[in-house]
Amino acid sequence: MPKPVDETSSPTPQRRKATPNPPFTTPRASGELRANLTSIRDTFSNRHHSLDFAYSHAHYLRNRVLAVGVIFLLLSPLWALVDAVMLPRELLDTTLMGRGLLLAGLACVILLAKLSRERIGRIRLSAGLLLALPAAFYALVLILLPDDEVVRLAGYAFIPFLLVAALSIFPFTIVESLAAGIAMLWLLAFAQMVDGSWLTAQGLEGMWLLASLLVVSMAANHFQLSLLMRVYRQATHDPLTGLLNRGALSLHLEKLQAWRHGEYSEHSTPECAVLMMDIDHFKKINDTHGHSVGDMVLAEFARVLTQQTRPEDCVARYGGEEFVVLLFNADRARAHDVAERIRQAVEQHHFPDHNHQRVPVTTSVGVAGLQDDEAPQQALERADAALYRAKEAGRNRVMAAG
Ligand SMILES: Nc1nc2c(ncn2[C@@H]2O[C@H](COP(=O)(O)OP(=O)(O)OP(=O)(O)O)[C@@H](O)[C@H]2O)c(=O)[nH]1
Repeated sequence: MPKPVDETSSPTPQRRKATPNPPFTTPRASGELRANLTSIRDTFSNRHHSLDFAYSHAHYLRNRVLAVGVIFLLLSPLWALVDAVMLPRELLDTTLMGRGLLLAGLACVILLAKLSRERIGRIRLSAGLLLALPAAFYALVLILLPDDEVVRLAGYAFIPFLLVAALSIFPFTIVESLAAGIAMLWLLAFAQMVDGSWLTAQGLEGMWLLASLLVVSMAANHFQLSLLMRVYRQATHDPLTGLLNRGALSLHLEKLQAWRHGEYSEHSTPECAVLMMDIDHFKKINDTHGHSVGDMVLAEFARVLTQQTRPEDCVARYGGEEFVVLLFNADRARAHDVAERIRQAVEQHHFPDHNHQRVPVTTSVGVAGLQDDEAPQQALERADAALYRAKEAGRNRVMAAG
């Protein structure tokens, strides 16, 4: 059934601008994570990632940045001891100056990551800087030291290799790793030009080694990100219907609460509403047609809900045959219209049994508009009470919460 394109389901661009969507919703239209979780498309770039997954991904990335940042911060002064043994006084001063800048930069990166809990862009920036700073330090030392003294540096030539290997620690997309790897190849080429090994057999061997390491790191990124997506999906989605599960819904309600308190942006938040719905006499469907047909009805019901709501709305299986829809940019009247549209769509939908015969299905819906001083969880409870009244009143109807 095609998705209706009325005012409620398809807000105009102007309205989108005036009333921004919550920054944590899961756009379903992309089909992300729905098809093949381990596909290259999902790990190649983050274009197809839902915003919801992007937050989980950024959280994971931030933890890695903090851990690796601290390791770099501790290792760098230790390395100064090697310099002290290997380098004459005047060269040591040059590297110590660069190392001081590196330490200050690393401390800033750690601070940036620490202060960027829900800021995806800033977390990505801190990850990029974490790799760029040691590379810049190496380039700076190469520029500052006289060419004939460069050979006296111990351990510095490993920096591009170390950084490319470090790419595999982070859940980067393949594109991100490739960009960082190409930058490291440039750095190695520059170092080889300075030390005179550029286009020699030894230089080409180094390039080949770095390129091979980059391919291994990108493969590690792919598997790491695939695993992360799989775990994310298992933890947040209901396997039967593909909708968000109850735990993920609770998280969305918490984020909605934080969003309304201005935690994500300074924009005033638009009106939101909660729909709670339950398939009528579902036990009878199970008893008459069998549990497997009951499962098919649940999956098909989820499909109807998805079709009748916008990608940015949050649709969840609350448990058993109960479902919840969080509507954004919807006041009470509009939420009531959406609920009525869902009720009618369910009533008219062809739910097939194993013989393709129609299983009659209806639903009761409770609607609650989120009030200014109300926690989303309270609105959910009011929607539940309204649903109960809809059942009492004879089912297959929409009831608004008081
Ligand atoms: N097939 C299937 N059945 C389920 C699933 N989860 C819960 N159920 C069944 O859903 C039925 C819910 O029954 P009730 O709570 O009595 O509700 P109802 O029959 O829909 O009656 P009303 O809600 O009052 O209209 C129970 O028989 C559960 O076993 C599931 O994942 N698959």
